[in-house]
Amino acid sequence: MTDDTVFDVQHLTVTFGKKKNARDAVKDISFTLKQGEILGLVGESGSGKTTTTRVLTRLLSPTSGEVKYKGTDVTRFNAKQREEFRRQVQMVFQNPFDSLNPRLRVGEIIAEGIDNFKLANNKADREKQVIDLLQAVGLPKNAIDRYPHEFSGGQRQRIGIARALAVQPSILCLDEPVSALDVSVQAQIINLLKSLRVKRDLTFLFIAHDLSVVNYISDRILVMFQGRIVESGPTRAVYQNPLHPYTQSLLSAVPTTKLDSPITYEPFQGQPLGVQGNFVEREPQHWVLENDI
Ligand SMILES: Nc1ncnc2c1ncn2[C@@H]1O[C@H](COP(=O)(O)OP(=O)(O)OP(=O)(O)O)[C@@H](O)[C@H]1O
Repeated sequence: MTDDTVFDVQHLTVTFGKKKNARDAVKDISFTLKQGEILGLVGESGSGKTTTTRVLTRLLSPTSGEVKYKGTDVTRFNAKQREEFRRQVQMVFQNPFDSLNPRLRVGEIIAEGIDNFKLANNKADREKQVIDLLQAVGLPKNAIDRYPHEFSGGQRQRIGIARALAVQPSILCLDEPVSALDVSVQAQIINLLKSLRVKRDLTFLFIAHDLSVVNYISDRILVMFQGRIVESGPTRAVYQNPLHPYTQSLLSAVPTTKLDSPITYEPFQGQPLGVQGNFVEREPQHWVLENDI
């Protein structure tokens, strides 16, 4: 592990259910997330993306394997490390309609984290921080006194992003952050995230079932299928030369238009043909089916 590794995941397995009903949602996956990178985690529904993220964010314990954050096992944090981790690693959720408290004004929603971590010196500083955050995500100052239902889906996702940024995190785990949005709005949010990453020196774990979104934003891609990582590598390599049949089938559902113009696509449905067997490492960054070598 090098110094710029923030997450180091080794042989992570997560099993739900007991005995006869036991089912591995995540099976023996290993990967790292480096400081400053955008790592795209892609796969169809049920492939284990959210479960992986829940372990990384300490919402779920591993059944076996290990997740280290900056060198320390996340299940062995002391109280101070837990608190600091809670601030540094923030989630942005898929559904901006469900994830914002409808009874709170936007200013209060954003300020919750500032209050929890005592990040404001006084009331005026707290308000200034909220206004700066609204501006950073492209919302007007007067949004502070309004309620979530007064905003569109894209604007609500901007509020969700501002709320995550309020605690000055270093890592955002974005779980399908644009999947619930109209395609015309997706590009705006992706572009906002890309610029925030640079301006605020952030690291992203970006989850999506859609390879076109991941292709547009990620430096590196992990492809998950049935709980395993079946392929990984730099975005361009995976996108231009997918080695695994599952990745190829995901790519066949990807639009050819760029995200800065309106996109339409047919999502991948069903099981890709020929995807079974053991997965083995072929190159440092690529896993393919054993019988494909
Ligand atoms: N708490 C749970 N109890 C039992 N099974 C679960 C639980 N959470 C997830 N699973 C199962 O684990 C598998 C992986 O689910 P997970 O949500 O991680 O996949 P995903 O790739 O994120 O899919 P989605 O995009 O639909 O969220 C699925 O079969 C799911 O039904």
